Amino acid sequence: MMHPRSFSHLDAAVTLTAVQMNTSDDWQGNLATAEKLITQAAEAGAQLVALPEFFPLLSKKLEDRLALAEEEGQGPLQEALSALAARLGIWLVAGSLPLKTYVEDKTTNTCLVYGPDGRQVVRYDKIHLFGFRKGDESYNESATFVPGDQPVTFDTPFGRVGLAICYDLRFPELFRALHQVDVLVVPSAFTVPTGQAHWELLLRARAVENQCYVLAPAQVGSHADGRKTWGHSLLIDPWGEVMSCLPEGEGLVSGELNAQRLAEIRRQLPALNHRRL
Ligand SMILES: NC(=O)CC(=O)C(=O)O
Repeated sequence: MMHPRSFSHLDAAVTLTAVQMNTSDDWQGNLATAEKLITQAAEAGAQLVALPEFFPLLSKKLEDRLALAEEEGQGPLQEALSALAARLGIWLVAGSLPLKTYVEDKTTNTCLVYGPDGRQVVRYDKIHLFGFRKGDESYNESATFVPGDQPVTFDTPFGRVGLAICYDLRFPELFRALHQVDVLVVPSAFTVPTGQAHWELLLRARAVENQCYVLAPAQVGSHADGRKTWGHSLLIDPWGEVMSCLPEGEGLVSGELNAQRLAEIRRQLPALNHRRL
C-alpha cells in the first residue's frame, strides 16, 4: 500500500531547526526577532528552519490581526520572509500568519513555506480550529478564523515534509492523509495546561505512528493577548525519541535528520506497509 521513497543516498547531514518565540502585539518587533533567530539558525548550518504558530502577532484586539492580514503573495511580512529564505538559502516554514478572506472579520491561520530561492512553495491553512474552555481560559478560533480543508506536503532534496498547525496535532487522520512524510513540521502555540498534559505525548505518537521526524516550533511564556503558552519546542526522531527540547525562553531547537536511521526503522518495523484500513 505504501510507496517507500528512499533518501538514504543522502550522505550530507541535514539540520532541522525550530524557533521558539514569545510573540507580543508589536508585529515589527516580532518579525525582527524571527529574522534574528532564523539567521542564527542558518549560520549554525540549518537547511530547514521553522517558526511557531502566530509568530508575527498575538494581540488582544482582533483589529490588529485584521490589519496585519495580507493577500497571499503580497505584503511586508511575506516580502520579508521570502527575502530572508533567499538570502540565507534555506527552506523556511514560516509558522503561521493571517491571510485575508472574503468572510467578514475572519482571517485564515496560514503556514507559508519558502524554498532556498525565496519562492513560496506551498500554503497550508489550519484545518482544525482550537476550542477550549477551562476556568478563566477560553479559546474559540472558529469565531475569527476560516478553516482550511486541504492536507499539504512539499518535497525537498532531503525528503517529503508534511504540515500541520497546533490543534491539528490532535487529529491523527490528518497525518495519515499526508501519505508518508519524512518530516512533519507542526508550528504551535499550545496552552500551558494542555501542553503540560498532551504536547510531548501527541508529538511523539505522531512520530512513532508515521515513522518520521517531527519538528515542533512553539510559542512560550506570557503574551499580550492574555494567553500563556507552554514552550518546549521539540525535535523528535522516527523512533519517538526526543532529540532536542527547549522548555523555556526564546531560542532554537536543532538536530540532524539521519536518512539511514529513517530507512532502518522503516525496514525493521514496516508498520506503514502493514496498514489494512
Ligand atoms: N493552541 C492550539 O491551537 C491547540 C492547543 O493548545 C491544544 O490543542 O491543546
